[in-house]
Amino acid sequence: MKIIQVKNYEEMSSKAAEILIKKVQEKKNVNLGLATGGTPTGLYQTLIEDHQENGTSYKDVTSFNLDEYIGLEKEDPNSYHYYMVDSLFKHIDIEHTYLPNGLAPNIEKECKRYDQLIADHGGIDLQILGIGENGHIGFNEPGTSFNAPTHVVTLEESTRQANARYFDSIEDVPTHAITMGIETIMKSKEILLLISGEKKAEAMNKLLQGDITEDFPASILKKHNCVTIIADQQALSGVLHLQNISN
Ligand SMILES: O=P(O)(O)OC[C@H]1O[C@](O)(CO)[C@@H](O)[C@@H]1O
Repeated sequence: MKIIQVKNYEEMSSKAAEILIKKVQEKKNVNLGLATGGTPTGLYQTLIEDHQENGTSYKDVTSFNLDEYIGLEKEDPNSYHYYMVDSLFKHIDIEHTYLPNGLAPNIEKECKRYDQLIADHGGIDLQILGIGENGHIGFNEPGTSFNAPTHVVTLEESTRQANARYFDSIEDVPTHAITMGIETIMKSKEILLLISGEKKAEAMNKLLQGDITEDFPASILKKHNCVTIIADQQALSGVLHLQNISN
């Protein structure tokens, strides 16, 4: 894994935007994997500014999001559909965007459909990831099989607590979600993992120094041959001797 150390959240966001924009410019019809949560909002804001100032076009881009809550309407301000439209899609010229449908009548079928859709498009070229404090990627909670395709998850209490900040109350946070599986994520040709803030320092430490184990889902990324981590000083505050463990 290649690690790019940056000063803070702003630097992380602009470095990530630089990499993503280069990808969009280099490859026509590029397939991007996108994430939600607090981590990528600065990246999306930077993409919007670049689109307005430099005209980077997303007309030929197709995007696939990692996950979606089960039971929320697309128009619900807490759905990941809404988040993506509001934080990015409506501000740029992207036309082909996909997220799992958390209201599909047959959720199992929806999971299979989503993986097939990604495969039919030739797979994801660049997947953006954040990381949960417990090491989750997408909504793959600790204990998820590394071989899991897109599937339904029961959200951990700690994940619901962490995401409760977006809802009126913890009771409103859905208990289930659809997430791209670890297998789906690992099929991406390239992965860009963004890690910022002191709250993520322990996860960062475990990722770099710990074993590869299903108890810490992000640890599987060490087996991928093209992962770049952009981490800020606070996230790296618990990591010693970085140069010895960064490859
Ligand atoms: O970026 P945040 O808000 O810290 O969340 C971390 C991770 O948790 C999720 O929001 C899911 O809980 C992921 O989508 C995200 O990558």
